[in-house]
Amino acid sequence: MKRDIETRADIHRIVTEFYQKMLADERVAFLFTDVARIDVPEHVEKVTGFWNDVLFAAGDYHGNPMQVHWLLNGQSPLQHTHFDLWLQYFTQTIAALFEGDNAARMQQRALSIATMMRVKMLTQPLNKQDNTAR
Ligand code: HEM
Repeated sequence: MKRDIETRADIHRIVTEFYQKMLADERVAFLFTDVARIDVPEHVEKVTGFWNDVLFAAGDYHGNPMQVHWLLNGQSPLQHTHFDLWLQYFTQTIAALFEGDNAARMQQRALSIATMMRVKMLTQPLNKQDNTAR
């Protein structure tokens, strides 16, 4: 039986394997390598800190993910496929490695943040139109 997510090291393992999948898929990898030009180990640390904060209130992340993704979206518009792949790989990675309340919480938070982000990014032109119409 699988165990639950308990430590930062567990999260680090999930994030590492998740990025291996994302970076191996050219439909989404270019956003990291060509558009944002991330340093992979540094990025994995940052995202691990984010989830350590979400799951364990660790005070391990001080940033603004929504703003970071707005900037990214401005450079290269995010599409449904990108969100679908993100969720698919994230969900699969957690489920393959862990099981329990924290694993379930991580799945739920990933879905809710990704959904919120998707709605914001993909309805932006519509909102702009609405604003100019008023
Ligand atoms: C379409 C889906 C997504 C794509 C393509 C994507 C891509 C990226 C990229 C390229 C960066 C690096 C940006 C930079 O450093 O300039 C980034 C940062 C980050 N992403 Fe995402 N992302 C997606 C969804 C999400 C979701 C749903 C979450 C959280 C649940 C998330 C969490 C983060 C975090 C925490 C960072 C680091 C932010 C910081 O620098 O403080 N991402 N993402």
